[in-house]
Amino acid sequence: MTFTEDLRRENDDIFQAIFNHPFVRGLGEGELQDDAVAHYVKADYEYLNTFMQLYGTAVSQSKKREDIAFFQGQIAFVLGDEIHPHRNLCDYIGVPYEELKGFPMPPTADHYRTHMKSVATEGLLGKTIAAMLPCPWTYQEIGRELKKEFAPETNHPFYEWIEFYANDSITETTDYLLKRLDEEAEAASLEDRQLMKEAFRKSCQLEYAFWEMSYTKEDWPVAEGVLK
Ligand SMILES: Cc1ncc(CO)c(N)n1
Repeated sequence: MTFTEDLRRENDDIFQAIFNHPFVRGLGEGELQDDAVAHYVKADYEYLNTFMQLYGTAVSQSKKREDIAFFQGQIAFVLGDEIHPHRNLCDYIGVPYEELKGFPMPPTADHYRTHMKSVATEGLLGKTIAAMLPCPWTYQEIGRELKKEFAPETNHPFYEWIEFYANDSITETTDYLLKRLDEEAEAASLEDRQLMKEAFRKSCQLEYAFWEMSYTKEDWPVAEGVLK
């Protein structure tokens, strides 16, 4: 069994919990509360900015051109393509995308950002990838699960969102990161492999928590204006 096959098996509890989360179910069923969707898009716009910064960090930790090319391509992918699922959600709630940008991250999103950045500062590409991987991997599986269960037609309110994450481009992202993490884990010390596992699981936990944050419209105790 490869390192990432192990990871997937050891974290299946969280993957299953994500598939069953009411926000994710709502995407499949085509019905979500508008303010929960707005909360998600506000936080996710900022989250994806952090994610692009992490690709930049990954470039700085890369020794091979193939990796550098991949990571810079992923920045372009987030900038140019991953706006489509957000636009789908904006259309659903009838709010222009522009109005949902620039808000402070709620506590869970902020925690997720800090976790990924702190792992990345350790300087080892394998750890950086381990912390980043749950992002594309869980969404790819969510997309596939929802497509299989709900078989959405083009008139489904979240058709574009589901298609985006069920389709090949996100699979290419995930597959490359899986391959590279397996290689880096193979070459790493036992201790670093353990730290990669911990970084990966915490990101999985925070993926679940991100859905929960959106569903419950989690905010700072004394509001900083996320909901305003
Ligand atoms: C929080 C989060 N995880 C994963 C993805 C998929 O890129 C996303 N857009 N947001």
